[in-house]
Order: sequence, then structure tokens, then C-alpha cells
Amino acid sequence: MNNTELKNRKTLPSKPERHKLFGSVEPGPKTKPVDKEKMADLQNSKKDFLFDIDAVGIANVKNPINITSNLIPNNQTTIGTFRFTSRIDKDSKGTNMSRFTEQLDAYYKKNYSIDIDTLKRFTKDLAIRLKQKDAQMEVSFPWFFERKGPSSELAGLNHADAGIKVTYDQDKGHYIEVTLAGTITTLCPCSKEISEYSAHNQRGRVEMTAVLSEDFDENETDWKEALLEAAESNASARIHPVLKRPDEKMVTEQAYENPRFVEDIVRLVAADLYELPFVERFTISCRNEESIHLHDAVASLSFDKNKDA
Ligand SMILES: Nc1nc2c(ncn2[C@@H]2O[C@H](COP(=O)(O)OP(=O)(O)OP(=O)(O)O)[C@@H](O)[C@H]2O)c(=O)[nH]1
Repeated sequence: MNNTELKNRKTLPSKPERHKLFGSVEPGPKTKPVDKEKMADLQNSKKDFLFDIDAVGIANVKNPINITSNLIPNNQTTIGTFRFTSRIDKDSKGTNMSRFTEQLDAYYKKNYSIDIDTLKRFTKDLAIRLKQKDAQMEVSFPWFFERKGPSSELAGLNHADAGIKVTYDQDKGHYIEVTLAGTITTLCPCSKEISEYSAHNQRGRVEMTAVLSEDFDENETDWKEALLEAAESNASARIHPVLKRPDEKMVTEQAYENPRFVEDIVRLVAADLYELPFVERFTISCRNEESIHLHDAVASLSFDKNKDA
């Protein structure tokens, strides 16, 4: 910038003056207490408020999390989306919302890992912090895993959407439910059967929710890997980030050799989850994004090993 340009530059008012220009005003007279002890505490008022509340808390909380995985990368940092709640009875006006994020930050500072044992501790600590008999947390996160091309062995990262829901109840103990949604290739059996050549295929999303047995040991089994394998091993073919021509030929032929309807997928995945000893009950859904329609094909089933077996 030369001297003439510098001289022609506009002189702006100061930042406080600019704020006034755009409508900011001086603070008014203040009469309410500023000390926490003297402030009204509406949410802690005790009275008959007519109804118990099943779940009150906060949702859509995002925080960085550490997870471990049996598949590479074995340790990863990803983003967790949380929901925290507890019951309150009809004698309490409200919960203490700040305590949920206060506890999350305390765990974050301890560099905690999102594993089931830690989350069991988390929910029990949360119930104590809230002075309630129960607490529930849900966390969902993208889980990354390395996948190699079947012939070239060239690697890249795939991801699935994972979730854990843990409930602590002073009288009943812990309840644990896990969710995994993975992506697969399916090739239409009907299309293969009726056509002189080719068959249309689709990208399917398989979502599995499983209630885990009390004795489930995460040190022995990575539930994420087990559920992913249930979805992928029953598909027409797996999804790959990197495919060279020899890989593509293998994947295409494998899909043709293993045609699947959306119904076939939920039943075959159900058979695998039925055989996993640490799964007590499960729900499976599959949504295929059809390549010859604008709509999707969907199927779902639920099974309880204790009731339906
Ligand atoms: N209970 C309740 N609080 C809400 C809601 N929306 C916002 N909040 C706010 O959450 C803020 C923090 O609440 P608390 O955790 O009770 O704060 P506090 O009483 O200073 O915290 P403690 O010292 O832990 O008791 C309050 O200022 C509430 O106004 C709501 O729908 N319900």
C-alpha cells in the first residue's frame, strides 16, 4: 500500500463505539443476587408436580472420544454424540442439567475410553452426581476400520456407525445395548434369475441392535467387529475404499455368485447373531438403495433368545 492509499483509508470508530452504533446499550440497574448461594434454585423446588418423568436430560452433545478396536486402527479418536437422562419423581420440579456436561468433562479430562466397563462406571457416577436412583447414557460415533482390496491388498478406511446405550438402575443394575449400522453390496436374485445376462445391484445399510448378556467381556470380544462381520459375511459382497481391476472383477463375480434379497439379509444376519453367545436379543433392519427404482427396499426382524427360541 503506498502513502496516498494509506491517507485515503477510512478511520473506523473504536469497537465499543461501533457496538453502540449498532444498538448496544449500557447495563440497566441490577437487583438480583449474583452469589450462587443466594440465587433462586427453581429446578430444586419440592412440591407435588403431579407426574413422575421417565427421562429428562440433554441430547445432541458432541465431544471427542477415544475408542479401541480389534480392527486397524486399534486406537482412534472420533466424535461422540451423546444423550444423558435420568428419571425424576413428581416431587422434584427439575433435574440439574449442568451436571451431565460437568461429568462428561471430568471423564474427558481423565482421557477416558468409550468401553462398556467405563460407561457402566459413568452411569453409576452420574446417578450419584444427580442424586437420582438411575441414569442413562447413549453415545453414537463413526467407527473406522481398515479394509484391503481382495486381490491387490491395497488398504483404505471404511466406517460404520456404532452406538452404545447404558442404563444404570440402583435396584436392577446395568442394561447394555449396542448398535452397529454397516454398508454392504447386494445383488438382486430375481434380476439374476430372469435376465439373459447381468443383474442389478444395490448398496444396502444393515442396522443391528443387540442387548448384551451381563457377563459380556469386552477384553475377549470386540462387539463392533462381531456385528460388522455378521452383516458383511452374509452380503453379496463387501464394500471397499480401494479397488484395482483384479479386485473389482473379484467383487463383481462374488456378488453374482451370492445374490440376496433384503429378506435374505435380515434372516442370514439373524442366524449369525443367534449364534453369538453374548447377544441376548436383537433387532435387524436392512435398507437397500435400489439402482432400478427411486425408492428403497426395506426389511426388519426382532428376536429374543429367551422368549422366541
Ligand atoms: N431443569 C432444567 N434446567 C434447564 C432447562 N433448560 C435450561 N436449564 C438450565 O440449566 C442450568 C443449570 O442447571 P443446574 O445444573 O441446576 O445448575 P446449578 O443449580 O447451578 O448446579 P448445581 O450446583 O450442580 O446444583 C439452569 O440455569 C437452568 O436454567 C430445562 O428445561 N430444565
